[in-house]
Amino acid sequence: MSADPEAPPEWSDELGPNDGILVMSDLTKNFGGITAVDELSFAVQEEEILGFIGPNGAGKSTTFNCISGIYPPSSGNIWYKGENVTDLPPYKMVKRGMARTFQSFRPLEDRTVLQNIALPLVPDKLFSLAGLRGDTIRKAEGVCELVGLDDRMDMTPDELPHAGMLRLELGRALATNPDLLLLDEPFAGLSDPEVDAISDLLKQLRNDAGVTLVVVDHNMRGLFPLIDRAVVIRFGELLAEGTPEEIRSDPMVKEAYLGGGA
Ligand SMILES: Nc1ncnc2c1ncn2[C@@H]1O[C@H](COP(=O)(O)OP(=O)(O)OP(=O)(O)O)[C@@H](O)[C@H]1O
Repeated sequence: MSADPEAPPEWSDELGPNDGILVMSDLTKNFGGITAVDELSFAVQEEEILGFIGPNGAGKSTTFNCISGIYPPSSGNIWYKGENVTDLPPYKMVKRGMARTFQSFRPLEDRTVLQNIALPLVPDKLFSLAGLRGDTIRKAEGVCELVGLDDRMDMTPDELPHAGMLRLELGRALATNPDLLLLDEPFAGLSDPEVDAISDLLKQLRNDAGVTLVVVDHNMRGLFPLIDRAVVIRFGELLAEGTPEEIRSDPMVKEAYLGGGA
């Protein structure tokens, strides 16, 4: 039977490929019997700084792992710059201009700060650092300067304080020249002044270089002044989205996540 031509069109709130630079639609990730991400849909707009928040175990890192190609989603779609990237592996996401940082830093301990930052600039075939060329070194020095490590380029990672390690992690991600950066708990373990300094750096990345940022963090004091908007999840599902002011005053968020203390 054909559809009634008089019937009003069915309203759909489904997100599509061009609703943002990064779009998720009904993203689901199961681990055995655990549903870590549950039909999650949201979009990230170009050059926005989006906070992606939720209590421990809400599914934030798993979402990042699906977006960056580390885990294949169980179902749903991910679009980046209008292209369906749902099942692409991490190196292909990096080639398309997406980078991420991890909660636990993973630098090469026997290499200097400069060499660690230069690594992503070197073609795979030339993985040995013996042959770093002038141009590569100049680019790596530029990234060191950008992340505030230009006075520590010859140190090894173990000589850096925690905030310096975070800057190195950021530098390694930025060396791939991303248009979008996923940051997993950048403020963890930082003092308030260090949080402010990293926030200034992140704002500079967006304002001067046009990098889109998605930031997961539990430090609301640091996060709320940084972000334009937040997406809140709980049990892998979307709980709320809005400006920091809207999120602060959302009764569901207060009760479910912020414990009324936001
Ligand atoms: N590789 C895995 N295998 C099995 N279960 C996993 C795996 N990774 C995550 N989970 C489970 O999925 C759920 C979501 O975890 P996830 O780490 O994504 O949450 P999160 O919001 O990032 O938490 P946190 O704020 O503590 O980092 C949890 O129940 C977790 O135990």
